[in-house]
Amino acid sequence: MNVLRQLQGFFWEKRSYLFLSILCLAIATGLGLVYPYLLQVLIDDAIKQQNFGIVPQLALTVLGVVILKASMQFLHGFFGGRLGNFLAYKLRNACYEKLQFLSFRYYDTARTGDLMSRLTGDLEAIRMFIGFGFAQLLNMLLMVTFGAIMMLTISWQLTLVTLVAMPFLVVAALKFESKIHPAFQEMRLALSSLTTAVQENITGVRTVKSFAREPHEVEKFSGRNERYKSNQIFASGIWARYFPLMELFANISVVILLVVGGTMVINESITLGQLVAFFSLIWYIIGPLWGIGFHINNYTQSKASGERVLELLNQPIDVKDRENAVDLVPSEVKGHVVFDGVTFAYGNKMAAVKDINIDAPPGTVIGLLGGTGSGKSTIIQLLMHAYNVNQGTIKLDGVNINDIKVRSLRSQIATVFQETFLFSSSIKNNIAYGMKDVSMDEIIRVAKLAKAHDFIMEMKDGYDTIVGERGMGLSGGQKQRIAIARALLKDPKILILDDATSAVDMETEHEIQAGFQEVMRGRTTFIIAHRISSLRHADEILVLDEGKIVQRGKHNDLIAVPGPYQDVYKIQYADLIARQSQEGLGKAQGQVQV
Ligand SMILES: Nc1ncnc2c1ncn2[C@@H]1O[C@H](COP(=O)(O)OP(=O)(O)OP(=O)(O)O)[C@@H](O)[C@H]1O
Repeated sequence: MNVLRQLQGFFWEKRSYLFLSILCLAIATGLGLVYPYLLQVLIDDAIKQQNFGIVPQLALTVLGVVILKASMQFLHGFFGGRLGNFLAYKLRNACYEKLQFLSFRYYDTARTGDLMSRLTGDLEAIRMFIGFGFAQLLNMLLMVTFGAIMMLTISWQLTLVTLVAMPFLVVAALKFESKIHPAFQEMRLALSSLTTAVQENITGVRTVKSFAREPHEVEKFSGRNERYKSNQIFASGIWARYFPLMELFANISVVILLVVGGTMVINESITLGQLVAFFSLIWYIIGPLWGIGFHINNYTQSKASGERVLELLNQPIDVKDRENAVDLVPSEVKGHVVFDGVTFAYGNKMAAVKDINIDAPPGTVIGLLGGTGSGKSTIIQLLMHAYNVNQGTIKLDGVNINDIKVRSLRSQIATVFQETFLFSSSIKNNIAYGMKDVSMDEIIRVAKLAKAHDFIMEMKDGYDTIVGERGMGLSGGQKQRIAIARALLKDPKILILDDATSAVDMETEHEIQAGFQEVMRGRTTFIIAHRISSLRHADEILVLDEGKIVQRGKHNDLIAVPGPYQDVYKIQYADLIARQSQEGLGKAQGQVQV
């Protein structure tokens, strides 16, 4: 019920729909009980008494009841539907909004498929339960109670006798539900693994084909398909066993009723009309009892769905604005970045970066070099305040970034990631992502700077070309150039190039960097690169190893001293060094210019 109470906040403003939906259903149920009574009147007062004059009146009453009942059922559906959809709409928006603000830490462990199913399947289950299931559960109780009361008013002896088989029916219905529920869950899991196989296969089609794994993929799918099929057969087996059983118990009640009730009619302790009314009432009760397991199950499933959705909504956000956090005034931001003794670990893993000290005055270029997992990206993530540091401080223009509003801080930073994400929209919109009122001239200017203009113009629709999901249809280098244009358009005070030119060829890298020289002017730039050629102009290069800065300095100084930088340099420039020494240029290795 706690779940319901928490969900209440999302539909309470439309609670009138809930009450009206329940009320209409209760009236429809109540009207249903009028039929048996009318039957009784027809038999006892009209047919037996040969009083056919009341038949038209009875027929009109039946017609009126039918119309009223249908209207009530329509209104129940109408209000329930409105309520459910309103709730689902609010929850969907709330979940999506939450997903936008959840911190990186959450996404480190979250699974896309799981989040998608919370926003779709779970939300649908909640919508159905709050919209209809809840009213129907209440209605079931009402039907059984009203029906039993009416039966008792006709004959308590007959009620007791015919209800003998009911507990068996209830037990069978509950048992059926307890069997079919896990079978359905198994089926859902099997279906989800089936769809995952399809999804992964389509997404990873290049990998599958390049490894010639098509037969393996077919086999994998067929195995999962087999599992789904067996689950379905198993579920239909349960269905086939329990439904006849439940019908048997229901019919036993009817048989008892006919024997005992028939005798009572012969003995004249009840009238024939009462027996017929009783007969239809029995079915009135059997229906809901039959579905008792379904309703209980529906409730537990929706409760579980509610818990999953609420768990997402109640997720704490570890990086959020402090109470007194300030907004940066863009025109006043200079871009002076200082890391002072920063140490950080992801969760309870070993520290990813240790005691990092950086002083990057406005407009300087800081290069980060280091092997895989040495902590380069972590430094950048911390600068963006994606995580809270464990020790030390990061300052922008002398203000601790923890005291700056996250959005305001990030609005001053533009990042070009190693992997570019493009939205399925036009190239123009992708470049202008996150920016308002950008002119076409501006977009073209930055595209030219990023050396993207020419290939964009070669496309059929130029800047209006729609790039597919994840930028399909563009090469890695082209995607990256669009990302560079996007970053340039933001006109940030801090520019981060996270291996930004890794996907372009040497020549293009050179061209882009020439463009960068201009755009980096006046901006504090952090460049993560594996190629020394990308870093040689940096004001300071930091060489990282296992989260620590092991060397720092300018390119020319670093190549002059033995150390990791010189090692990388020798590997990357082996050809040039060999050529130069062959040509007898006589320069010492450490002084070779690149
Ligand atoms: N989201 C994360 N959750 C947990 N651990 C992480 C996460 N991201 C990075 N790490 C760990 O932190 C350490 C530093 O990783 P980081 O990504 O900063 O390295 P990097 O130098 O950028 O590597 P690369 O050049 O391969 O991108 C590694 O040991 C890595 O396993």
